[in-house]
Amino acid sequence: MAKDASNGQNHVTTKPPPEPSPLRKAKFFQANMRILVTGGAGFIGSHLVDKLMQNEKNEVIVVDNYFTGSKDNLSQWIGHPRFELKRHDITEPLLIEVDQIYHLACPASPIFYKYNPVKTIKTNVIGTLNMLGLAKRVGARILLTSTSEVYGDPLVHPQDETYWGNVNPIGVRSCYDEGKRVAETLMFDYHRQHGIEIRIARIFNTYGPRMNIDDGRVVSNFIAQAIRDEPLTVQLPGTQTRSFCYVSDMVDGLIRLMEGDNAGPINIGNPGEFTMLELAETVKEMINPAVKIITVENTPDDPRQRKPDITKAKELLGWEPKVKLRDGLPLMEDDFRKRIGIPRK
Ligand SMILES: NC(=O)c1ccc[n+]([C@@H]2O[C@H](COP(=O)([O-])OP(=O)(O)OC[C@H]3O[C@@H](n4cnc5c(N)ncnc54)[C@H](O)[C@@H]3O)[C@@H](O)[C@H]2O)c1
Ligand SMILES: O=C(O)[C@H]1O[C@H](OP(=O)(O)OP(=O)(O)OC[C@H]2O[C@@H](n3ccc(=O)[nH]c3=O)[C@H](O)[C@@H]2O)[C@H](O)[C@@H](O)[C@@H]1O
Repeated sequence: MAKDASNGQNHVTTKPPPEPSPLRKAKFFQANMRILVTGGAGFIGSHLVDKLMQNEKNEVIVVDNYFTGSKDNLSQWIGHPRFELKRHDITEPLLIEVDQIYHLACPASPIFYKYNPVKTIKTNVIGTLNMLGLAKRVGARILLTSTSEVYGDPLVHPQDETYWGNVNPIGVRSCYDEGKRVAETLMFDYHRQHGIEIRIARIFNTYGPRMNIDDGRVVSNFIAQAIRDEPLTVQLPGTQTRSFCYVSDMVDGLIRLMEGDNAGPINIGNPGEFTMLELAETVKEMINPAVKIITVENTPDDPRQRKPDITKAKELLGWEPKVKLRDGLPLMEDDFRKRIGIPRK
């Protein structure tokens, strides 16, 4: 039975999971683990695919609608015999035979999830329902990439998994944060009602190579601005904080969660906390000391502070992040310089 890391209450069930097809247990059936990654053409998804493909026993299937992701992120795997890429929108049902589902599909940058909020809600609710229906039919284990945004503008600091959050249900971010909260609810309801094996990761701000250059998230904005000699745009007040996790640490945490026996939710993030002004100063110092830092208007409901309590991840997954911000930024800078076409001076 999966254990529950949420808040000491027992939300998990002893109901047995649905049986996979009889062939999966047959002695001479090919033994590969068939893994579906929704949103696998995106930033975190493509790094996860890279890691999963390193294991020769894995067959990886990506479905993506390319709203914020790109085939370029997966170009090294296209044509590989253990890899399949399918253009598919998860708000439509998907019929496929798999053993595990990493469910990442959802625009993650505030600019993109607010662009078509109704679609964002559909992706989180109908998309997650579709993936849970698939998990139920084929007896697959499913992992949802939820978010620290379920804590909203948190009144508890740092945030642990027992905190229920402080979320505006009718704001411009609600399509995403309430959407993910419903997705978590659906995961637990399918678990209790149908015995589905679930895993929920609450991801905190993650950065690294392959983020969209004009993604709009703060680390990608500052790095692109510093490379292009443009002012770094700190949104007011600049004292708001975030904690940034390098993508290889994130992928390691997600795989440990999937392979372990805890349903979660479990925070996965780097507890190193920075104000946005500190982040801008760090990027300026490391990438372009000549660049200006300016302040600009913020957007509504921007969380004022965010830092994960990762006690559960340490205890239950044996996981903690290894890459410090100052070590991760140059790796991302290299990738951005290549794609923007401006080499180091
Ligand atoms: N990066 C972060 O800091 C962060 C933090 C918390 C949670 N997350 C979660 O992790 C996941 C991946 O985030 P990311 O940063 O890689 O974002 P991303 O935007 O790079 O990737 C999301 C992928 O999902 C695809 N997608 C979106 N809607 C879809 C739909 N309806 N059908 C099929 N594909 C669809 C996009 O095209 C893209 O390839 C998301 O679920 C996000 O909510 C990310
Ligand atoms: O970790 C999470 O759970 C969430 O984090 C981010 O949301 P957010 O923290 O708002 O991300 P950014 O858009 O990168 O903003 C971070 C901070 O930087 C500030 N910012 C952003 C952009 C910019 O140019 N300048 C700037 O100061 C914002 O005001 C905000 O305070 C992600 O985009 C979500 O997908 C994710 O779920």
